[in-house]
Amino acid sequence: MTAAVTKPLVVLVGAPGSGKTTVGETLAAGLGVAFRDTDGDIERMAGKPIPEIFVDEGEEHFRALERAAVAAALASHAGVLALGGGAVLAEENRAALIGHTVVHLSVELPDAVRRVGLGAGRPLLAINPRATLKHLMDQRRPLYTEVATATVVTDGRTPDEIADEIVTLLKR
Ligand SMILES: Nc1ncnc2c1ncn2[C@@H]1O[C@H](COP(=O)(O)OP(=O)(O)OP(=O)(O)O)[C@@H](O)[C@H]1O
Ligand SMILES: O=C(O)C1=C[C@@H](O)[C@@H](O)[C@H](O)C1
Ligand SMILES: [Mg+2]
Repeated sequence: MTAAVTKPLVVLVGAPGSGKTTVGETLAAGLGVAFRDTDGDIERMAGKPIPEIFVDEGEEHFRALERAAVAAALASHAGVLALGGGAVLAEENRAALIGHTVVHLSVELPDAVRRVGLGAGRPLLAINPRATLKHLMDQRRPLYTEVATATVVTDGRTPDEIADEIVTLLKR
């Protein structure tokens, strides 16, 4: 007998401000399933908020916690899973996403900048959020595309509209 495989119904990836957490919560509530966010898992694992992990231990340490959080969540969460904006940087995480339903929430710079504001709570955007976000998005766009099984445009749309489109995609 083979063991039952637990995997997320859908994994959300995208740039900071693409709405992974916001849309993920809306989508999970609509589907009546649990929502999980690897950023939240990392904070629980570390016992402190993400900006403090960056200050106290640095980004490398944060990325190691993130790889562990992604692997654990992919293996154990059956609902909607949001990954951190930089999770796709690790080859290990991109490989782990193969075989999963992965939706890339795409966002262009103007909406992303409006949504993240001055970057509060996002250590990588603490200085010059607009330029930093542009650089991150240019670097990561091919990686989001690589792991995604579908892309949903979020610019100028509400979280409800985006969640509805994902529900439609999942029924296919
Ligand atoms: N479609 C949308 N329209 C307008 N505002 C949005 C939309 N999606 C998210 N927001 C707002 O943008 C901000 C960032 O959203 P959210 O935290 O969900 O992004 P994220 O992709 O999870 O970012 P991060 O990678 O930093 O975790 C929040 O204030 C949220 O309310
Ligand atoms: O874009 C990034 O690299 C990050 C995004 C957030 O979700 C957090 O995972 C953290 O602030 C790093
Ligand atoms: Mg988030």
